[in-house]
Amino acid sequence: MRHSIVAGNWKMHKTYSETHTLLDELIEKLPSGKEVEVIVAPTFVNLASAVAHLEGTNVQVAAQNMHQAEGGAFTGEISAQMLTSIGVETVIIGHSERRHYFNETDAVLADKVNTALRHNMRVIYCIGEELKDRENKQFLNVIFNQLRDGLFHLTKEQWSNIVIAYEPVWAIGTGMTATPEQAQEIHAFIRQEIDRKYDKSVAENTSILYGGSVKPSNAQEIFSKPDVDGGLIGGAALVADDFVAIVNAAN
Ligand SMILES: O=C(CO)COP(=O)(O)O
Repeated sequence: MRHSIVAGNWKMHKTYSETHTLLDELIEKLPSGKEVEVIVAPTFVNLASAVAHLEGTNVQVAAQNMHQAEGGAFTGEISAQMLTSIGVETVIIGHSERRHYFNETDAVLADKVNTALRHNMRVIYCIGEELKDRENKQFLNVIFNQLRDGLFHLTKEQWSNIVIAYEPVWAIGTGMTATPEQAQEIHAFIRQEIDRKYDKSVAENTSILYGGSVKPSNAQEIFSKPDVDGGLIGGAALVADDFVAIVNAAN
C-alpha cells in the first residue's frame, strides 16, 4: 500500500559501536507516531544487532544489497535467506553505486528482485539518470529503460512488495538536489509508466521515494509534491538530528 517512507542508507559508514550510538539517538528522538515508516540500512555486519536493538520500536531494518543466488560458492556475498533468517525483510536493490562501482546490470538486478520476492522480501528498487542523460535530454528514456528492464517482468501482485527510489545520480552526495518540480516530474512519469504497463491501482499503490542530497532544509518542500512519498537519505541519515528532522518533514 502506498504510504510515506523515510529510509536511511548508511552505505559503508559506521562501525559497530557507532551504529549502536546512532540507533540509540534515533530511538530517543524519532517521533512515536506511525504516519511515516522509518527504515535504516546499516552495513551487513551490523544488521543482526540492529534488528535486536530496534526490537519493539517502529523502525525497520533493511539491507543495502544481496546476491541473486540462493546460496553456493560466491565468496563474500550474502543471500536472501541469510537476511530473512536474522529478521531483515527489506532490501535496497539497484543503488547507483552498485550499478556503477560493481557493474550491476539491469539483468542482474531483475534476478535480485526475483530472488528477494521469492523470499517474501520487500524491495526498494533504485533508478535514476546520470548528469549526461539530463544534459542530452535522454533522462526519461534512461528511467523508462531501468523500470522496464528491472521491474516490468513482475506480475501485478508482486508489485505490492516493490518501493521505487528515484535517485538522480548527479544529486547523490553532491549537494545538488533535484528541484521539487524536477522530482515531481519524474515521480509522475514513473507512476504514469506503471499505470501504462499495469493499471491505476498498481500505480497508485506504489510508494515512490526521492533520493539525492535530501537535507532538513529541503525535505519538506520535496515531500510536499503529490507523487513524492518520502525519501531515501544518504549523508543526512548519519546524523540523528538531521534524519529525525527529515522524518518529521514527511509527517
Ligand atoms: O544515495 C543516496 C541514498 O541512497 C543519497 O545520498 P545523499 O543523501 O548523501 O545524496
